[in-house]
Amino acid sequence: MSDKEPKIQVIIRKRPLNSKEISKGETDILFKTSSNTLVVREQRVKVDLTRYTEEHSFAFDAVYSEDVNNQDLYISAVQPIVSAAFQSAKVTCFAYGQTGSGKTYTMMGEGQTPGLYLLAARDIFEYRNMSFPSIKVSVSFYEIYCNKLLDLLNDRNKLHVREDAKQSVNIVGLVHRPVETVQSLMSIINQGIEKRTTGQTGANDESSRSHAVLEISLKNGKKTVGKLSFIDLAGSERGADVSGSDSKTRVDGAEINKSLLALKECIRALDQEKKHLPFRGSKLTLVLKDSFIGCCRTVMIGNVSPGLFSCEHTLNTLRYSDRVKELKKGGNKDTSNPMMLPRQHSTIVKTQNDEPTKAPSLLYKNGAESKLRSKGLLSPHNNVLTYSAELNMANFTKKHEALIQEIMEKEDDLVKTHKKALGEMPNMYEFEKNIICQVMEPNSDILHYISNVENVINYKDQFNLEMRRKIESLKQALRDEESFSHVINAAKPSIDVFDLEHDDFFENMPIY
Ligand SMILES: Nc1ncnc2c1ncn2[C@@H]1O[C@H](COP(=O)(O)OP(=O)(O)OP(=O)(O)O)[C@@H](O)[C@H]1O
Repeated sequence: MSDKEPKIQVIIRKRPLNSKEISKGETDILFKTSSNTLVVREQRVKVDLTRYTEEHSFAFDAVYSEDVNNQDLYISAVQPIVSAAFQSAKVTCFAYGQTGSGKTYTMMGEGQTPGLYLLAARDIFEYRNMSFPSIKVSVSFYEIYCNKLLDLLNDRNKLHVREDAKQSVNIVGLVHRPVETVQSLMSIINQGIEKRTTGQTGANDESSRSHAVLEISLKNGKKTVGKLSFIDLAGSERGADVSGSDSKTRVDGAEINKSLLALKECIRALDQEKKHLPFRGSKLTLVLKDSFIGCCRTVMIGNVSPGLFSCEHTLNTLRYSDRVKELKKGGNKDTSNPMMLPRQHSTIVKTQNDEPTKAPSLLYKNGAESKLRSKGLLSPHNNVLTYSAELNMANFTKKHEALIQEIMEKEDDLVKTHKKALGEMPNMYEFEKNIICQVMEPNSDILHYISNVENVINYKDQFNLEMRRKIESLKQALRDEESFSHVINAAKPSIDVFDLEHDDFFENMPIY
């Protein structure tokens, strides 16, 4: 394995239009223009209702169109790095993208179509049997759901992450199953997949809200000689979902957003060979720390849906992947939230009859432009939100993220306290039973009994008080989060076509 080989490869995979999309009359808006470029034709409408097409062109290491099957994608993008795992590399393959864009299809396959798990498994055992017979293969499979680690090979048992004195990250209690054949590996993976958390979204009923991490370790004796990780990430649009009606969905969404941001930062840092990796930014990157240091090979697959209705999410996936990739060319202004402040790549604007026209930087409805301008929130030179408005929004989003972190910590703490009390209950029960038995004895000491009962009551009062305080504090944090999310929801459609239905948005927004 040469040092000249790129550590990171960012590739894009477009899936075909499905029958549901075809029956709805959806058109394909993605065009592969060369082996590594993809053009998105976004349909837009101006204030005067003229329709025009905006073309966004992106370049990656490779672009795979809808006619490329899993096998071909595997051979060209993943197989080269699978062999590196036998030369001590940490090999990682991510599938990123919107719900329903083909992440699971790529990783797991479907029906008779094998996915990357199976294709890699075949090669792993072939290499092992041919050239490295002493190497033992083992597998672990877990998911990160709502910031919790759950073991998919052990009934979704909750796992804990610890960093030891040598700063190695360990997942305490994670089951590692030794495997000897491709079939046994696949049967274990299938068991894990059945346990995986799925949820409901508008886009795909089976959509996943969790990151699934499959790790295949290669060991010689006790020494790990190589590791392959396949990560089927949660639907990326869930990270931008701050509009869910319940706070659990929002907290969940914010956590996904945080982990995807941290992942992008870690891959960038890895690519730039930075000494400090921001892997503590999320649980996902923390558990993958090992995969970001030393000898690593990473493939990021950005999965995209071709349909018109998926345009916004497709652009977000391409922009995210582009940020990971573009930094390889050196230097980039980062924005704090890839979901909310998208950066244009290369744009050509065409009218419907393909006549080039001037691109409006932003479109505003119902006199919103003058309202914004009068508030000093719109640049006097063009229709771009002023720096202070963007900065305020970015600060606000940061506060929201901190609040969500606080909610998760409070939730954990409350459950921990409750569990501790439950653990003490059997002793308490025995104690109370004893003092009742004693007081029923002839000539019992009633004062002694009273004192014991008082101790029990005091203990329970203290516990109830502590629980009540924790519950109140968590409820307050949830209420605060609700208010934050209202303000963010009001701002959500604002970055592109600014509909100032919520024109009191910036007025209500706290200044930090
Ligand atoms: N390359 C492809 N060729 C043919 N069909 C595909 C392809 N990619 C995806 N599909 C189909 O699209 C649908 C959605 O794909 P998939 O379940 O893999 O999406 P996903 O991104 O994993 O979504 P989720 O986040 O919900 O897990 C599936 O029915 C799958 O069969």
